[in-house]
Amino acid sequence: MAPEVPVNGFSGKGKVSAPNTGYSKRAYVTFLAGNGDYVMGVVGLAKGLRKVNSAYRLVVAVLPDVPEDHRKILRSQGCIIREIEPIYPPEHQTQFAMAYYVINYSKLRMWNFEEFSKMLYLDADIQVYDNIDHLFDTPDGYFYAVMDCFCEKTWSHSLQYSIGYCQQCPEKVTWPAKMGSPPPLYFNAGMYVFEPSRLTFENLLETLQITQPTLFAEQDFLNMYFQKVYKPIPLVYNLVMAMLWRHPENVELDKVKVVHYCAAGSKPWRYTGKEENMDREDVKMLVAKWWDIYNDESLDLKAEENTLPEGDSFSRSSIMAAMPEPAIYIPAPSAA
Ligand SMILES: O=c1ccn([C@@H]2O[C@H](COP(=O)(O)OP(=O)(O)O)[C@@H](O)[C@H]2O)c(=O)[nH]1
Ligand SMILES: OC[C@H]1O[C@H](O[C@@H]2[C@@H](O)[C@H](O)[C@@H](O)[C@H](O)[C@@H]2O)[C@H](O)[C@@H](O)[C@H]1O
Ligand SMILES: [Mn+2]
Repeated sequence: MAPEVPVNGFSGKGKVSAPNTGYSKRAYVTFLAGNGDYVMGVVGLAKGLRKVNSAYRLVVAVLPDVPEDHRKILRSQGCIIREIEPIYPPEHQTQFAMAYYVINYSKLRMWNFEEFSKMLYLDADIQVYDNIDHLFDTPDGYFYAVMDCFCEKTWSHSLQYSIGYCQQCPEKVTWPAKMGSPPPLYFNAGMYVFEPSRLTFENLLETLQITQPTLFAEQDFLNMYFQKVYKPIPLVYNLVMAMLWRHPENVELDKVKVVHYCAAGSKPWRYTGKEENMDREDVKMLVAKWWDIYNDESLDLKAEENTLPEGDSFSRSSIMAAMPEPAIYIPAPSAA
């Protein structure tokens, strides 16, 4: 069974808030870099949050290389665009688990978004299927995120992987006493609840300059930095997809509120079904579920509802014309 995660009174039955209109001191935030297809992930996320009637807006922290046509598409979906300067780790010899992880240190800029008192970060390869606004009511002063899993090949360079240890099943392979105490609980940095603060931002940057980069880049760094205030929250708030085959005993799929399409080959907009585990019925169902929201025109923000001062509304044709071609059409999963 998964280690007990203090639920901290999460009823998960947070009232469905009134449709989002104006500005609040609370917001969801995601990160977008490059001119590629992750913009589809952000459009899907914006529509997913609308579908669950979230009361809070979606801020998109964009690197300068995100093209204006992608920014316009996101504004037309009600997103608030905030351009950020990239942040790179100090000179290093590290080989990150994925080479592109080096851009993820730029996520630290979000601690500077002091117009917000509390933010919930979501990767662009995440979809929200139930209202999670109640997470903004968590007590301040802590860093909330879901525990990660160490069993995927992406972890093959790590000590945990080499001895077969995973925090999701600490009783299966116990941490060898000769290696000291087991590692502190470790979160997946695809989703977290945090409080922007310039003071914290400046200290994050100072600390980054004297910290040797490691395999999982800013995820390792954030785990080290927030270790003392990290509060694990239930897995339903960030289903790291590999949990389906690595720790099925810890997953109740019908209760999952947030799905993180982070397993190799699971990005819905690139899905081919060919990579390992991608032909599973539950994966096919989750990918089809993502596409249902992405393709649902009733979830597009109506121009008249777009309250953004700088937002330009666009006719659908120009919006769709600017979208990168989806990698592949997803047939509905065969009836289970
Ligand atoms: O070309 C890219 C790669 C990554 N990202 C952003 O960086 C996050 C982390 O990358 P990814 O989710 O692919 O990492 P994973 O969770 O799969 O390890 C993505 O969700 C996006 O928000 C992006 O905008 N463009
Ligand atoms: O830069 C490091 C990244 O680390 C995380 O991705 C990884 C990591 O979580 C592994 O632990 C999982 O095994 C793997 O599947 C997953 O892709 C975050 O989701 C991403 O936003 C980013 O921070
Ligand atoms: Mn991700």
